[in-house]
Amino acid sequence: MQELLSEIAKVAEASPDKGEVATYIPELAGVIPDQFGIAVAFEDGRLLTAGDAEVPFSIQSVSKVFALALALGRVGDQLWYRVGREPSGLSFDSILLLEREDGIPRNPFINAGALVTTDTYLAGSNPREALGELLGFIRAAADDDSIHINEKVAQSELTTGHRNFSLAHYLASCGNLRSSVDKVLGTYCHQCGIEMSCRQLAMAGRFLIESANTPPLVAALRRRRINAMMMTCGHYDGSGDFAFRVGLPGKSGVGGGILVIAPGRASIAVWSPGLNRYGNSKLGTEAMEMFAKRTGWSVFG
Ligand SMILES: NC(=O)CC[C@H](N)C(=O)O
Repeated sequence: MQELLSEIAKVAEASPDKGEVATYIPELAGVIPDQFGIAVAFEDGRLLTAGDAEVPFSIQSVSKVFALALALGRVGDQLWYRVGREPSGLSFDSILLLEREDGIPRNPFINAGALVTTDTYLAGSNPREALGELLGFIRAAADDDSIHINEKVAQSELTTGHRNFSLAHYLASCGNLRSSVDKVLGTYCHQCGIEMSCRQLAMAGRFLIESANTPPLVAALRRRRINAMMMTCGHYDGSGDFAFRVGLPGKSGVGGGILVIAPGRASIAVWSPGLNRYGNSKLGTEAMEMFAKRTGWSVFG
């Protein structure tokens, strides 16, 4: 396995087309595209890495997995009255379906749905407390208290995130936000600004593997359902393509990170900042395709 990871890192480093770094969040525009890391946290506690696996990156939408777990912990199945469970077939920041579907976003992993999830775990508390709870969840999952929010990235998105503000205002107009738009956006942008390395992210994802050795942060049924959401909606309008190529549940972020779960086996984090046309890591997707092919790991047997 170590040899495979090193080989995957070598192939990624040699790739002539590394994709395009996200520029709509100014703080992310300066990230050097020529970076690649991968980490595998096995259910038995072993951890293997290759490439830039210790370099912290902005997890962005990968945070939506942890936010979903936290929101479900707060309100359980009540969440599904406010957000759906279907892929949208549209880009992560699309507003198109919100009007047609009365302000109920398609799923918790597109931005509109994630704003509802954030509003849910924010509930009556203040953003500082809510973010403290989210960070507490992630730190416990990763067994690492050094995981933190990059304030510069959060502010950078907050001052330029007109699209997300418009989504939040639309949700509010439909009565699907409890806290103010400013509070929800402030919390959401800080959530997306959480920074982790591949090693830390792979560790944090262990609660989604089925194993007696990993942190029991969610019950079995919830773990399965979060994995199902990752499989069907984790890569936006590229979710079908990722399922076809990799065959494992995954969640991407525009920082170039992807968290992938091999149920019963391992939690895998891969990172390379250049994105493909869906806004998912280009080399990260290719690396996971190679990983799945070579290991034979797939939820489809
Ligand atoms: N796909 C993503 O990672 C999007 C997250 C980003 N913070 C946004 O809302 O635009």
